Amino acid sequence: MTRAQAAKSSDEYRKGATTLRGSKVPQTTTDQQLLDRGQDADWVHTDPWRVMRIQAEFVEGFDTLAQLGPAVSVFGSARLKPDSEHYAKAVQLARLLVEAGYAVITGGGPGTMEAANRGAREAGGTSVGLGIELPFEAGLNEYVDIGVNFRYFFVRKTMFVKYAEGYVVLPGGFGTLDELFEAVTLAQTRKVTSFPIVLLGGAFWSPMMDWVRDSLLTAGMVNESDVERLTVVDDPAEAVALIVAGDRRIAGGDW
Ligand SMILES: C/C(=C\CNc1ncnc2c1ncn2[C@@H]1O[C@H](COP(=O)(O)O)[C@@H](O)[C@H]1O)CO
Repeated sequence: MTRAQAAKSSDEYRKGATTLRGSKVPQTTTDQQLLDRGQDADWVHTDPWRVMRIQAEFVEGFDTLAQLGPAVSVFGSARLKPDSEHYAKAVQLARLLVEAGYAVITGGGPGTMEAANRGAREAGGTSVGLGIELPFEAGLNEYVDIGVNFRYFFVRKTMFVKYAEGYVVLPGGFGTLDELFEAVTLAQTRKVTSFPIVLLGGAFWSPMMDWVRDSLLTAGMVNESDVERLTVVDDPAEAVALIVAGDRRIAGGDW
């Protein structure tokens, strides 16, 4: 078909601010393309599409948590059983946090997360679980009242920091250490306004703090002020008092 024939046979087509005529008139509309079933679905595994999913996760997280109010993120081992002393402390800690006016945010999983969500629920507070998609995932624990499930660890971690007034970290493994040291690094590099980070469980955390002082501080790899960001306590009430005091200091511009 010649250009002249095309111009004759096709109507003018407007695509936003653009006018197309003749052979430039598309044979399908954008809506038609959207509604057509694609030939293959490989594109769902491409990075540009992943970026959309990542964006969607941020939107879900921000939408769900924006009106949460004051909250504290609680971390600790996913493997603790209800008969563990740390489980009991996490329940008690969450109860006290609720009584002090905080919502409790956890990773939404088993162990310490379940304990903290349980304490928050039992105290009549807001119990939040930010779950993560894992191959061996058990789903959100039964004590979560507001739950969001994430595919991407880094999106989920943003929520823990953004919506918390402080962190309380109970004994745990690699996951817990990762969450702890990410928070300290964010504070150290001033990527986040400094907030209280309390380590609950002296017998577990003191040897790590000794190593931090004896190795990292002695070698000049961290400063005294970096080490001072971490406070070790044994009593959940003390942990809550430190969070409240830190909150007041931040509110007063003294941090
Ligand atoms: C391994 C087990 C369960 C895995 N389920 C988890 N669900 C949610 N969040 C988790 C899970 N495992 C780790 N996390 C995150 O890391 C921290 C605990 O890790 P640790 O290595 O056990 O210390 C925790 O704060 C979560 O945010 C048990 O069946």
